[in-house]
Amino acid sequence: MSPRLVLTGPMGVGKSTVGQLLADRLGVGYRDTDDDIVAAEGRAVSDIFVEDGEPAFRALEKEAVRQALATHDGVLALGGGAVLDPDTRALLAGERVVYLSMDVEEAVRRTGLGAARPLLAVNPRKQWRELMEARRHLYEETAKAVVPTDGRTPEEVAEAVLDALELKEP
Ligand SMILES: Nc1ncnc2c1ncn2[C@@H]1O[C@H](COP(=O)(O)OP(=O)(O)OP(=O)(O)O)[C@@H](O)[C@H]1O
Ligand SMILES: O=C(O)C1=C[C@@H](O)[C@@H](O)[C@H](O)C1
Ligand SMILES: [Mg+2]
Repeated sequence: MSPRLVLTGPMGVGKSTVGQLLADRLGVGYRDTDDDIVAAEGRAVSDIFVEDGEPAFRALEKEAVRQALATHDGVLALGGGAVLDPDTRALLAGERVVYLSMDVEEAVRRTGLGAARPLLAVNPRKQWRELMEARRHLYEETAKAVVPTDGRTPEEVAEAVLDALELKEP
């Protein structure tokens, strides 16, 4: 079993919003590895970061992604940092992965200053730029298609994803 498509990209780019729309349009289920981790742990992502540290979260995430790729046949959204893991990147090589991208101003608008996103809690513009410098090439190398989301509605982004992968609705 393999997902119909996999969405990657930074925090707040719209993976959950667009992923749900795509799942509805394709008539399949939607799954999100952050949600899988929260459900299994019974704690928020931010609590796992604070209580156990980022490496512990990354270990949970690696396993959650492996499981989801093996058991989910709908639309799958990955946590923003999932592509940091080399084994996860190797698994993604066989998947229809779409990287949803945006610029920094759009990122600040969409994520705000919320403590729910621990990696952006302090000085979000600077944090976001640094994260993207470290990760942009990983998003790009794992993706079959890159879909910019700036200035597009979630519906327009979903349409662009279907076009990029040449997926047809049922
Ligand atoms: N194309 C869009 N245009 C404007 N706002 C959007 C768009 N897509 C998503 N949003 C808004 O941006 C915010 C973040 O979206 P969403 O939660 O879907 O992102 P995400 O990539 O799943 O984030 P996370 O990595 O934290 O799970 C939400 O408030 C959502 O309504
Ligand atoms: O970009 C990241 O490293 C993260 C993104 C979110 O989806 C969560 O997985 C968590 O907040 C870490
Ligand atoms: Mg999400």
